[in-house]
Amino acid sequence: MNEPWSKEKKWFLSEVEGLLGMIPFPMLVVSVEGKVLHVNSAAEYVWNCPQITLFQQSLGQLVDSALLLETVRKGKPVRDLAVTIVDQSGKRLSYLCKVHPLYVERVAEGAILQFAKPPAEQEREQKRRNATRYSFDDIRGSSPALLALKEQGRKVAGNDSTVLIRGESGTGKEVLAQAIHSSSERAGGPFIAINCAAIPESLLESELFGYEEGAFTGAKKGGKQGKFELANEGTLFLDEIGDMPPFLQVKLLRVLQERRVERIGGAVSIPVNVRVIAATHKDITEMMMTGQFREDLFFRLNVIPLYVPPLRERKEDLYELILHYMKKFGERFQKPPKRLSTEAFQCLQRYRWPGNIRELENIVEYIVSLETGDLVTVNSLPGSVRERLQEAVEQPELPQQTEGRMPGIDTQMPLEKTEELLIMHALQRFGQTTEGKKRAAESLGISVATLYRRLHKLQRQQKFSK
Ligand SMILES: Nc1ncnc2c1ncn2[C@@H]1O[C@H](COP(=O)(O)OP(=O)(O)OP(=O)(O)O)[C@@H](O)[C@H]1O
Repeated sequence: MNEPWSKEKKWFLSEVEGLLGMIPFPMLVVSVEGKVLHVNSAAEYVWNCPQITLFQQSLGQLVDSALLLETVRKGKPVRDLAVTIVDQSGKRLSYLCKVHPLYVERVAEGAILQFAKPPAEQEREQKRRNATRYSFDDIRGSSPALLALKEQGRKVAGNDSTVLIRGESGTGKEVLAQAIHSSSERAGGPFIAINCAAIPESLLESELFGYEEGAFTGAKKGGKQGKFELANEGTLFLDEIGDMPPFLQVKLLRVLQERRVERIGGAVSIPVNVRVIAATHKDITEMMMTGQFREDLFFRLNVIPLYVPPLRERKEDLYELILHYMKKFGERFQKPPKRLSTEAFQCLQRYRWPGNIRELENIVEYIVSLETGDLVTVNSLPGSVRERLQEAVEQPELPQQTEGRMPGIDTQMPLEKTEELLIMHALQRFGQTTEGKKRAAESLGISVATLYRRLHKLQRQQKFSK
């Protein structure tokens, strides 16, 4: 029968576990047979599974290295043994292992194993995480609008003011933010981006401001740095700022004013030297007027406003961008260069590009990967583009219809009446569902919030029923 554990042994064990937990490197304690006896929490992240699962596995299952097993069995101390870690999903990762043998009465009984990433890998990962990929030279296009924007961007890069970039999705707002960072005095520092719309509200706070150990259930041992701290001496890019929930807007404003952050559950405020560049595709002025975005925060962010126009308003850039992406994907897929037929180019020029440059990039990738000939014709274009062109021919865009040709509108009519008719026409065309109203607002060139305000006004005047 097993002896009950003495108090000393229990104390000793909890001390070992405590010490292991404080070490940021992944650690395993194994027996000479390769049985896993202890695991620290850093190991969970590397093997991508909970400690309890790691206990049930043998060293041979976790690390693909016969030499490591042999070293443990012989009780040999080793530094920097190159091994391959196999994580829960079967992914193989290169690590260096330090083996510290454990002897009891001169007999090797097991070993402590400490794993670390090879230095070059660590450096590469750090660079990958923080590096910018774009400079102003990578921003393609020579339309007057884009050239003016690049000129403004270059000037802005020279000072340290907060920038607010507006523009539709896929127009290149992040590319511009990266270019500003790369040309600024902070270029040697990190560029940290966070998309406020992509992270659940509950996590966004800790992602931005970090947390201290024990701040909430599930908080990592040792706490975590937030993006503000990570961007210290560099630039923090707050993408989709219009999606930031109101309670975080208050907190963000405070950090921007005081230039200090307080981690969740923390008692000290940490000074941060960060330039903030924010971006949004939403009509943030409208959001401010309708109370969805704090006015004080808006003015704090909007020190230097920049606007990236949609691709349909700078079609002069189209040809250069197509050539750029044809070259890029041609090289990637190792395909010979292709030519673009005049008709295909005219089609692409007529297209409205709702997804902007991101969509253009995807379409060129599609063409280059699927077209086997060396000439890109209209038939090489994706069905979605051809269908939308067809739609555009059948249902010309509203602005073209408004020039005296739309039923019920004459050019002598008062502005208010014209507006009312345009709104009703758009709603008849797109329907009164939420999606219909969204498309109606888009076709009228106004935001959804403006459309709703106009509708409320018409309802008050009883000119329009819900
Ligand atoms: N002028 C440009 N020249 C070359 N590539 C560009 C240019 N502008 C944008 N791109 C490319 O288009 C894609 C979308 O750009 P980016 O992510 O900067 O857009 P965004 O406006 O920030 O989009 P979102 O609002 O959806 O975050 C990227 O792959 C980027 O490389």
